[in-house]
Amino acid sequence: MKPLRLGIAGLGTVGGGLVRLLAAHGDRLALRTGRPIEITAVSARDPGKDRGLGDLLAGATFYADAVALARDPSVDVLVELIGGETVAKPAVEAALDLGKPVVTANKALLAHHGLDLARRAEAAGVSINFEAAVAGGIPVVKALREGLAGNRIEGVFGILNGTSNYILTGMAETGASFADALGEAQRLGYAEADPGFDVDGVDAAHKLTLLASLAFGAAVDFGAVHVEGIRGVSALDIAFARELGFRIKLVGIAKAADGGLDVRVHPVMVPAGTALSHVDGVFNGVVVQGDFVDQMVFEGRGAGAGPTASAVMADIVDVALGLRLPLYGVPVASLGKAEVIPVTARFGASYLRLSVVDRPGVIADIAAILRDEQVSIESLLQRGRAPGEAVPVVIVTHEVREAALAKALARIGALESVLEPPTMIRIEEIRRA
Ligand SMILES: NC(=O)C1=CN([C@@H]2O[C@H](COP(=O)(O)OP(=O)(O)OC[C@H]3O[C@@H](n4cnc5c(N)ncnc54)[C@H](O)[C@@H]3O)[C@@H](O)[C@H]2O)C=CC1
Ligand SMILES: N[C@@H](CC=O)C(=O)O
Ligand code: NA
Repeated sequence: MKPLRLGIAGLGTVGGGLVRLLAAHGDRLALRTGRPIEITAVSARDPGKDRGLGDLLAGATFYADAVALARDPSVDVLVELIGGETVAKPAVEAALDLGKPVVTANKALLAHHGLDLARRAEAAGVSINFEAAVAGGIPVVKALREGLAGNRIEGVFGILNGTSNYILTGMAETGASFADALGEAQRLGYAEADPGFDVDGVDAAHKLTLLASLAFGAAVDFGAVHVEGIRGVSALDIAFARELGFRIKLVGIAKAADGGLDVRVHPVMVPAGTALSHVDGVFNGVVVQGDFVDQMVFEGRGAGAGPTASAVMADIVDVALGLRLPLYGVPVASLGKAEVIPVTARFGASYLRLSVVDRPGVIADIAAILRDEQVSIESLLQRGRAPGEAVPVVIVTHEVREAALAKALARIGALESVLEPPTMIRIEEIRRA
């Protein structure tokens, strides 16, 4: 049987992992697909670099230009593992325009250009597979595109960034500093080339955009997604969260709401003991709520060479088997409309932490503002005593419209007795609809 000939663009963490995986399991995979899978060409920035791959790429043609790699007639499928847009986009387009399927781990590219690339793929009659782009090794794209196809999806909730989860877990469990935990995540190959994408929530939002588009059969506009990262989460908040029975996680939420879609990424106080609260370290967790299947929970490593290569290979196997599915599960012409509602429309409880001067009357001023803006308090916690100095005050609100809370926080932040901008972390119970 004719081999499936891969052209791999990018030989970093994921590309290197893929080469090793194929070397380890090539024979098994050939039995599964009925045809050998071979690497015929590769593209990387530095041809001479020692990647610890021995002679695994000895027979492959080297290209300095990924577009030329995509166009090589001895390449049947482009495996794009470079990242970003500058080189990856023209290479993917070149492959699609020549009728070659593409496998990619590049969520940034798809979150911004997925619709256009889906159109090109459809026109060429080939697929773009992207299992590795969302939640690393967890087969969640496959779950939404195939396994859960019988359902109307009501919501998707996920810890979608391994690096930020690794940092938050390090801060909570070992008292690691943000900078040290990030450095370690980079060393382990979890972080993006620009780690700001990880810690500022952008990478999770890229992934959520793809998941939401798949789940709801509608192309979600990345620019409309509300995104906050974890830079503002302090060790103090993590300690208070634990005291109050929560864990702080960076969560992506996509659910049907008020005639639109509620799609947002931000730190969340997750009640301890619920689905995502125990997903720690580099692990990702995704909860999907379907109307017939009810709630499904997926958990696994969200980043790193091995898990990501595992997902890339699953896509390659699908190509070898001739499976051809539309990028978003349905053809572009059948995609629905997806109005993303603003986060100010959220109705929910929140955790607030204020740094206030320890003197009589301060709490009364804060309570008066909350009363004026109709924000009801569930509990209030003040620790320590430091007359005339700063003390933290923690407030848990009842469910409230976010626009009202934002107004209250702006007024509270302006009080002379409030020494820092208030911290607000949303509380979300990821429970059955
Ligand atoms: N590292 C991880 O755990 C995961 C990464 N991804 C995605 O996989 C992709 C690759 O990520 P990593 O392997 O981590 O990055 P990396 O930085 O380790 O590897 C990227 C490779 O592409 C090469 N490259 C850069 N410019 C190039 C060019 N013009 N032509 C050919 N090669 C070029 C670089 O030299 C580097 O070896 C990205 O889209 C990333 O978002 C997805 C899931 C997990
Ligand atoms: N940088 C990403 C890699 C996987 O997508 C992460 O940390 O999750
Ligand atoms: Na995946």
